[in-house]
Amino acid sequence: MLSAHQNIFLIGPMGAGKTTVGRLLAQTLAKTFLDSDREIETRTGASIPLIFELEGEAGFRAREKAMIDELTRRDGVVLATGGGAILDPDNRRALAGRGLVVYLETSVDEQLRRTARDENRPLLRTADPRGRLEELLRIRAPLYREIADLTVNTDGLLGRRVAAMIGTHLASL
Ligand SMILES: Nc1ncnc2c1ncn2[C@@H]1O[C@H](COP(=O)(O)OP(=O)(O)OP(=O)(O)O)[C@@H](O)[C@H]1O
Ligand SMILES: O=C(O)C1=C[C@@H](O)[C@@H](O)[C@H](O)C1
Ligand SMILES: [Mg+2]
Repeated sequence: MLSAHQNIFLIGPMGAGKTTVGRLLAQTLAKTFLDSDREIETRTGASIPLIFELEGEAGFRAREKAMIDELTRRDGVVLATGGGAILDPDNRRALAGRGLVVYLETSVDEQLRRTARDENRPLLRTADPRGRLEELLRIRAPLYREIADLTVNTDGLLGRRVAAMIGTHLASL
């Protein structure tokens, strides 16, 4: 049985549905929903693309690291992380040690479909988004797998269905 204090951390690539599924799952479990990307934007008053422009990816990663450390210390939350949060070993330790980690696995085809109309992801502002997503996944998939307690393939599934599948799994613990 899942305790009220248990944290759920969603990891996975851009377009995996961490934000979408996280919000639904938090409702189902009556937990607080947090999103590290959104929290960074709210506190800085700047969009992620603007942060990348002004401070580079390194600047964004430093902000993300401080945010992951802070948010994973909370209690009873569903936290949607940024797609690259798992790159940092301290972030991986914080996520693995302070909650149950759910990896939303998604094919590059599906990621492309889901992110096509969205300009908010600086790493996809390239002539070859497919190549970029493939390269990111090659580097990151082992890191997602390394800390995942549960992996859900989201291809062809509505966010609602993914949230329900995770809820069912958690109820069986
Ligand atoms: N299971 C799903 N089926 C269909 N569309 C989805 C699904 N999950 C998310 N989407 C859509 O895909 C887009 C991206 O989803 P979302 O923002 O939740 O991804 P994310 O994992 O949080 O990405 P990021 O790492 O960039 O924050 C949204 O427009 C959302 O409505
Ligand atoms: O995959 C990534 O590295 C990113 C994913 C988004 O969630 C944001 O954190 C940002 O656009 C970088
Ligand atoms: Mg998100």
